[in-house]
Amino acid sequence: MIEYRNLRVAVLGGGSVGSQVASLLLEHREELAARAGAGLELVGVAVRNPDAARDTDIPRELITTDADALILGADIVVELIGGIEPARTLILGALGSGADVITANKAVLASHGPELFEAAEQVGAQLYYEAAVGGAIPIIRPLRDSLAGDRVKRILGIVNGTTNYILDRMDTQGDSLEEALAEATRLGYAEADPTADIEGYDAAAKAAILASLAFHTTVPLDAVHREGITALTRDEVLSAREAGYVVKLLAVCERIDADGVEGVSARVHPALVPLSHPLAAVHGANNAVFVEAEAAGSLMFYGAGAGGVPTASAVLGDVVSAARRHVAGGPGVAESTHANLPILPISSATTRYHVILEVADEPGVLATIAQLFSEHDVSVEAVSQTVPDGQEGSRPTATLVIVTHEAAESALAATVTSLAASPVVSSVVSVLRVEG
Ligand SMILES: NC(=O)c1ccc[n+]([C@@H]2O[C@H](COP(=O)([O-])OP(=O)(O)OC[C@H]3O[C@@H](n4cnc5c(N)ncnc54)[C@H](O)[C@@H]3O)[C@@H](O)[C@H]2O)c1
Ligand SMILES: N[C@@H](CCO)C(=O)O
Ligand code: NA
Repeated sequence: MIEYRNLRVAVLGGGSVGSQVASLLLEHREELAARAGAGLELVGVAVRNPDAARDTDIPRELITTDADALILGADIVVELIGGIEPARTLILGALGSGADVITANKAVLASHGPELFEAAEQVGAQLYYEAAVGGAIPIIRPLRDSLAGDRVKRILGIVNGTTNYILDRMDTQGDSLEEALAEATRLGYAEADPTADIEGYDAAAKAAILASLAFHTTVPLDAVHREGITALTRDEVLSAREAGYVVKLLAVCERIDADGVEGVSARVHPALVPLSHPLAAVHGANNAVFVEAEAAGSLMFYGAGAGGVPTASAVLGDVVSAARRHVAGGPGVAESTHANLPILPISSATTRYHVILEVADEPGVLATIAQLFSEHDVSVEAVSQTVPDGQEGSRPTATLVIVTHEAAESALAATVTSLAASPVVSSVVSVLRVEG
């Protein structure tokens, strides 16, 4: 039997992900040791309430409420508490003591990443975070390592399982947002506060992490434009389908040229994706990250983006990587932010738009509306009109669906303002971006 050096692993948090990580570390102990080249000894699981019900059986003697004491003497610390504090302080404490840290916590990375990476670099430790974006899907390593020799142009990501699950149920089963959210929470996909999911904060944190990695630039969370899914109606989802699209909450990270200045833009919002695009086939709580790179072309990374067991897979991959690094010796690899491109506001982005208007059904209306688009330099690609049957009252209305060619956000925003003020427009029913 091979004698391995022993590495002490401390797990902080015993919830959906932490309980699975602890159990898998115990269950696959020998196999993991053979892969890592070192024994991985689970020295404890720090929890808030030792008597809380858990998804797996963790031996009682491993459970503690003293996270600080557990960190002391650990070689590898796995942070699965979530949120900013005490996660941030515990991660800094662990790095300060020379431990490698593994986290699934996108919130703390997106808001305090530079501070945490700097703390790791100071002591030659490494911070691993594969589980923080796309759950089980390998996406951090591919961006960091496999694509390190290429130039990423754009990333379109479905990076929040809860909202994808909700939109999919609204689209395919006619659920309301509330019904679908309750089910996503029961299945362990949603954050402790699901506002983070449905208002796009979780996806924005992941967008900041992806954009930073892809463009070798620190992209702060507050530079990510964010819109959630709470204002979306079932009618918008259905009308998108009729027009050949599906509605997805997308994280769009791109390298853009604004008046000769190369910069980075990151935004999260609902968008229409053509049914023929690979992202349209991402159902349930699955995630997918579609990467467009100069030499590699288009790549798609797809799989389980949430759930305790799949996420534990990504965490354990990082544990094995950290153990191998300990065995090999030498300092960790610092984050690459050498490009430090300027971060451009959403007004610099360009995309296509799908606009639904309720208008007066009278001669000349179409010409007036076409004129408003053209005045703002927004070119129309397609228009369709439906007139409801059996209208009563003096002023009949029609519904116009307009799809534009690529246009600047600022130009579209000005067009919408003019449309809303126009006497021939009864209401601007919906404005959604079209991506992919
Ligand atoms: N659940 C998923 O599908 C998923 C997927 C990817 C990433 N993540 C991330 O993984 C992390 C953990 O998520 P989760 O779903 O397991 O959350 P969870 O709420 O199920 O578990 C968090 C646990 O931390 C414990 N905790 C809170 N404060 C603590 C403290 N001071 N000391 C010790 N323990 C404390 C809580 O009691 C709870 O058991 C989060 O950062 C989350 O964003 C989760
Ligand atoms: N709440 C998150 C968990 C995975 O990060 C989601 O729904 O995707
Ligand atoms: Na991942």
